[in-house]
This record gives sequence, C-alpha cells and structure tokens, in this order.
Amino acid sequence: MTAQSAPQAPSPFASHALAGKRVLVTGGGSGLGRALAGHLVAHGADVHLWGRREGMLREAAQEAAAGRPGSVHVATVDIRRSDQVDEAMGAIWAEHGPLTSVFNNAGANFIARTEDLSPRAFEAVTSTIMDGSYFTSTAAARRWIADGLPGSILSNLTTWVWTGSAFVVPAAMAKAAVHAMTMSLAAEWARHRIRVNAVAPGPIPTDYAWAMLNPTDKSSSGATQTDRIPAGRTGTVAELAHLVIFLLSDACAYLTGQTIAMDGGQMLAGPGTFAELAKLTDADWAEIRAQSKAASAVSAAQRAVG
Ligand SMILES: CCC/C=C/C(=O)SCCNC(=O)CCNC(=O)[C@H](O)C(C)(C)COP(=O)([O-])OP(=O)([O-])OC[C@H]1O[C@@H](n2cnc3c(N)ncnc32)[C@H](O)[C@@H]1OP(=O)([O-])[O-]
Ligand SMILES: NC(=O)C1=CN([C@@H]2O[C@H](COP(=O)(O)OP(=O)(O)OC[C@H]3O[C@@H](n4cnc5c(N)ncnc54)[C@H](OP(=O)(O)O)[C@@H]3O)[C@@H](O)[C@H]2O)C=CC1
Repeated sequence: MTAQSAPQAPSPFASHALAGKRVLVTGGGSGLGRALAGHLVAHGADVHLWGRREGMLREAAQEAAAGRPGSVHVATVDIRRSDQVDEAMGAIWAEHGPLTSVFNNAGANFIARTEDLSPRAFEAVTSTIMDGSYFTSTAAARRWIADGLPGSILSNLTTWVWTGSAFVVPAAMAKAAVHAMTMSLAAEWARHRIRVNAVAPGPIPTDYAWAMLNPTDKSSSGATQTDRIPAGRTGTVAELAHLVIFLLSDACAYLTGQTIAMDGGQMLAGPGTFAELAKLTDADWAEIRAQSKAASAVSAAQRAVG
C-alpha cells in the first residue's frame, strides 16, 4: 500500500466554538493531550492540564497558552489517587470556577507477553486508565450535580474496546471498562444534562507511546504501522482535535453514550476481515475464481435435486 501524506486539516470550527468552556485534560503534559490543549485554546476554551511531571506540564501550558496568555493552568495530580483528584478538582472550582468538560486522556501502556506481567505491572496500567478515568469523571460530575450545572465527559480510548488486543491486555481491559462507563453514565446522568462520550483514535505517533509500543526494530506490528491502515497513513493531532472540539461543543447536546472510532479504517481491515487480499494480482484472482468454480461444480454434481 502506498503511504499517503497527512492532509493539512484546517479547523472547520469558528475560533469561538469553545468560548466559555473550561476543559480539564488529564495527561496534558505530553503527547496528544499536550498538542490538543493548543487547539482547545485556539477555539476559545480555558484549559487545565493534569499529570505527574510538573516541568512538562509547565512547558505544555506555556506552549498551549502562547496565543492567549493566562488561558492554561496546571496541577500535578496522580489520577490513581482519589484523594489527590478530589483535592485538585476542588481547587479548580474554588480558584477558577466550575469546569464545563473533562477529557480523560491520561494513559499507561507497554507491550509485554501477558504471562510475564507481575500483579504490579497489571495494576500500574489498569489503575491509571480505569480508576483514574472514574475518579476524575465522578469528582467533576458530583460537583456539576450539586451545582445544577451541565457537563461533558470525554475519554480517549482505542479500538481495542471492540477487538481486544494481544500483548497489551491490561490496557485493552481497562479501556473496555471505560467504554462501559461511558455507556452506563450516559444513561444515568442524561437527566442532569451531563453527556458522556469517548473517542477511539487509531495510531497517532507520539514519543512516549511509541517508546512503549514499538521500542525495537522487531516490535513493529500492525497496531503501530501504516501498512495495515486502509487510509495509508496514521492520523493527525489536528484531526483528533476537530473531533474533540465537536464533541465538547454545544453543537451536539443530544449526542451521548457513544465511543467514536477515528482510525482510517484500521479496525475494519483487521485480521478478522479479508482486507489483506488487496495485495493479490489479477492472475491470483483468476486462479481463485477457477478453483472455487471447480469446487462448486463438484458440489453441484453431487446434488440429488436443484
Ligand atoms: C495504537 C496506540 C494506542 C496507545 C495506547 C497508549 O496508551 S500509549 C500511552 C503510553 N504512555 C504511558 O504509558 C505513560 C505512563 N507510563 C508510565 O508511567 C510507565 O510506563 C508505567 C506504565 C510502567 C507505570 O509506571 P509506574 O511508575 O506507575 O510503575 P513502575 O515503573 O513502578 O512499574 C510498575 C510495575 O510494572 C512493571 N513494568 C514496567 N514496565 C514494564 C515492561 N515494559 N514490561 C513488563 N513489566 C513492566 C514493573 O516492573 C513494576 O512491576 P514489579 O516489578 O514491581 O512487579
Ligand atoms: N498515540 C496514539 O496513537 C494513541 C493514543 N491513545 C490514547 O491517548 C492517550 C495519550 O497517549 P499519548 O499522548 O500517545 O501518550 P503519552 O505517554 O504522551 O501520554 C500519557 C499521559 O498520561 C499521563 N499520566 C500517566 N499516568 C498518570 C497518572 N497516574 N496520573 C496523571 N497523569 C498520568 C502522563 O504524564 P505523567 O507521566 O507526567 O503523569 C502522560 O502525559 C492515552 O490514553 C492513549 O491510550 C489512544 C489511541 C491512539
């Protein structure tokens, strides 16, 4: 397959699409969360970034707030700790006012044979993704419900919530749990005007994720390579940002409980489908047709009727 170059994707949204929104991005010091923060600010939002590395958070805030000084705030929070999450959420409410939106983006993952994982390794990944998303979502929602305010929760998942994935089993399990949380809370909290959705991007290369998921020449696999993606390329941060802006905006107040894949068709071309037959030649297809027609003919000759 020919690798396509990523298109420059100008924002289809007005620069005030998120005006008045106050968005928390967990895992905002690096990778997708960090890059996304700038797009949210450019569309009018104020942004709060959480993570465990203070230096990276400060750099990320400076970068994202370049166009609108004062629009990005940071706090060091380990989202696996419900006490830290609740305290930091309280500080946002007290010092800046209520959030309008939460983006559960922090993640933990590495490739490993499942039989080699220690209980602590399993817990390091699952507690970050599952417990962290739950603690953060509920800390915001309890305050929205008490204040009678609407809110929007969005989580950053993967297509493994539908397919599972070998060699990243704790992450696949925990992301599936957050997918279940998304559907469950959407139904429970719609009456409070709280929407709960998720995105499931295909690969968008970031430094740390690739260090964890494709650390050596031999670790290259379909999950991180472009050659199994029908679109012939990986996704871009701008494309993810546009989906996130739409879902966090007031454009779709009736949209809740959904996990939306954006993967260039990668999941649908997975091993469960015949997508890889795209490599066959005309001669290969002629041979296939001849073989299958011959088998049909044998079968037909054996029929007693019809
Ligand atoms: C298509 C792309 C989709 C993208 C998905 C993503 O999410 S990409 C997102 C990518 N971004 C991130 O992942 C960002 C956050 N990631 C992190 O902070 C770290 O990478 C972390 C996940 C290891 C957690 O760190 P921590 O400080 O909380 O924990 P710790 O260091 O104390 O280790 C705990 C246990 O894990 C064990 N263990 C560790 N590595 C391996 C290994 N390779 N093999 C086996 N085991 C390993 C370690 O030995 C220990 O067990 P032990 O020996 O005590 O029984
Ligand atoms: N890149 C990709 O192709 C895809 C990524 N995703 C998802 O996107 C999200 C971001 O991934 P990406 O940007 O690539 O990877 P990064 O490793 O750059 O981002 C993960 C972030 O999570 C933060 N984090 C981890 N543990 C905690 C914790 N306990 N408390 C607070 N913050 C924490 C990390 O910061 P710190 O270590 O400082 O705490 C880091 O900033 C993940 O959920 C990932 O699963 C989904 C599909 C594809």
